[in-house]
Amino acid sequence: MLTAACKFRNKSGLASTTRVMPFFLSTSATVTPLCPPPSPYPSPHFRLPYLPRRGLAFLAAAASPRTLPPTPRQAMASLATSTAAAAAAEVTHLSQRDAADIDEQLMGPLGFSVDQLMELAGLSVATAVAEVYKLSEHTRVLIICGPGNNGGDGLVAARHLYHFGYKPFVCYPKRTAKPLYSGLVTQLESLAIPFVPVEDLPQDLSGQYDIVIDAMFGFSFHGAPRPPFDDLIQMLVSLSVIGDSAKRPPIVSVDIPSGWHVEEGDVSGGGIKPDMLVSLTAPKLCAKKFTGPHHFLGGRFVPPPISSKYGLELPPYPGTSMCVRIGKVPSVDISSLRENYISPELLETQVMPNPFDQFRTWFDEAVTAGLREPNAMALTTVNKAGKPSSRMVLLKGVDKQGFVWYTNYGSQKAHDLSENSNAALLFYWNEMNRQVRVEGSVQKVSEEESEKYFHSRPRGSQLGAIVSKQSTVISGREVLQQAYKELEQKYSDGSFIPKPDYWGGYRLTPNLFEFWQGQQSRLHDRLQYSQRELGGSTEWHIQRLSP
Ligand SMILES: NC(=O)C1=CN([C@@H]2O[C@H](COP(=O)(O)OP(=O)(O)OC[C@H]3O[C@@H](n4cnc5c(N)ncnc54)[C@H](OP(=O)(O)O)[C@@H]3O)[C@@H](O)[C@H]2O)[C@@H](O)CC1
Ligand SMILES: Cc1cc2nc3c(=O)[nH]c(=O)nc-3n(C[C@H](O)[C@H](O)[C@H](O)COP(=O)(O)O)c2cc1C
Ligand SMILES: Cc1ncc(COP(=O)(O)O)c(C=O)c1O
Ligand SMILES: [K+]
Repeated sequence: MLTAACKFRNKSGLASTTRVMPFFLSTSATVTPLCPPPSPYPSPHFRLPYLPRRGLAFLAAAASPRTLPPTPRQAMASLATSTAAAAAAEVTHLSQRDAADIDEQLMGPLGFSVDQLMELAGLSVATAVAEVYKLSEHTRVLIICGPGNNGGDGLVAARHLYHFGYKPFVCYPKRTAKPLYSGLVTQLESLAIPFVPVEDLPQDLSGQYDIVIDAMFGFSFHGAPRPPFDDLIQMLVSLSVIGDSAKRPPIVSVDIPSGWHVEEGDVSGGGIKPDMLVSLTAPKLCAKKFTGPHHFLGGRFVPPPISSKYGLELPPYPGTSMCVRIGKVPSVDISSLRENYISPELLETQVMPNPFDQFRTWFDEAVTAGLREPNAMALTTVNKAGKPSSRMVLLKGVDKQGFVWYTNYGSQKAHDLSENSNAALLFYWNEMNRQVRVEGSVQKVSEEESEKYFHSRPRGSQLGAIVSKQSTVISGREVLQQAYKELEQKYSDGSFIPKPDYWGGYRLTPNLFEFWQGQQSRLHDRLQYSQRELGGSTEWHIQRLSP
């Protein structure tokens, strides 16, 4: 399997992505339903008192980013989750003294070495940079390294950025003789990463670099910057006064914007104004004054003794990520969100003559690619007045007879289908640049088929189906929880849970399929299968549609 995914970012900062598909060898405030469905429910079981807490705890646990597997998509999802969490909870900010103390604790009684922490810090910086500044638009990275550990973080970040595909340049004017630092320099030299003397840097950095990383000073900075760092800091200050951030390289500060007071921040107001700050271990007090769009936390190594001793409130890291966004989320220019799809061609000569076989092939590929819920599909129904409505359902079976899903026979979709059996299904497999449209007519599956499926579901879902009068208005979540709890007790002996007659399956029998494969410049492949009568029998006929 080839799963290259190369992300692109546009000027406004967030989106444009080229996706190379993985491929294989082959509302309104009141929620009164617009069409109240006829009620098929027996009335008795829904008048129960209040039970608020339990379900909420369960939800919080389920939402924990730690539980999410580390696919890129899930990492994105969990990033969003932890961003929200981080914004909601107050993150601890450290004083200069506590930061230095923690340093000592980690490298003393807690058994870490400086090399280890520096490696993790530098990796965090590199991953945070790569998350925000995509390779396609930001290739050349200047890393300005100071004499201490902050500079060491910069050297490590330079190495990781190189391996991520960036082109790093390092300015390291005050080298430290210690083996740790000379080793880091040797490693960079072995990658042919250029070391740029201060005097060779252009006065205006914007023409030569796409990102500038400030790894001059961290939490041990004090006083006023001494040469040559005073000039280097001024260079970054001049860069940040170029108002249009699209016309200059963004500045990323490691742990502290260099020259800022570690606790008070940019006291004079004339200091560096970084676009991004990557705080390490925990943000220092000065980070409260950071107003740039991207604040990340890195240094995923804080052990519980440190957290408890210093009362650290830190956000959870998503999935396997080395960094987590904290602070406010920048607002997105929605119009700039855009993907460029790169996929193998989808040709008439390659697809299967029967659309069910073609569907099965693509479906199996989506499963093999590890997509989350490839069986999730949008179902569109239309009522007798011609009003359409869509929602997601889960495909629970497909064969030449059709596409099956299960739901509540009293729901809005059921009501629509009782008036108009025509419906459409839509699958979108984002990571594969693929979409499948299926249209046809819908019938209920047999009671026997529904019974069989119902009893294959987890008992909790069986009870959930009984409890939910789907698509009707309820006064609060507690209504569901109380009803559920009662049923749980009723069936606590493990006895058979009868399927309610208001729950069962539908099968859509297709008369049209369309297989869509995203391509560059919006010149997508679209192959439509429609039915034709030929010599008394029905055959599938393939036509290419313009994208
Ligand atoms: N858990 C952790 O703690 C982790 C910490 N990590 C990283 O370590 C950073 C702290 O590193 P650090 O202690 O080496 O100090 P740092 O800020 O790099 O600079 C000290 C150097 O700067 C010099 N200097 C000072 N003021 C100056 C001035 N005005 N003008 C000129 N020079 C000045 C000073 O010289 P001195 O004044 O002592 O002569 C010394 O040489 C921290 O922010 C984080 O990035 C991560 O690697 C891993 C986890
Ligand atoms: C990924 C996903 C899968 C879903 N699967 C089902 C399903 O299989 N059956 C179902 O009744 N509702 C399912 N739902 C909930 C429906 O989207 C919808 O909220 C519900 O069926 C009520 O729709 P209606 O009021 O239009 O009938 C799913 C929702 C999501 C997001
Ligand atoms: C209301 C509802 N019913 C049924 C289903 C399908 O669930 P299952 O896979 O347990 O049949 C879902 C899935 O999300 C759902 O939300
Ligand atoms: K710094």
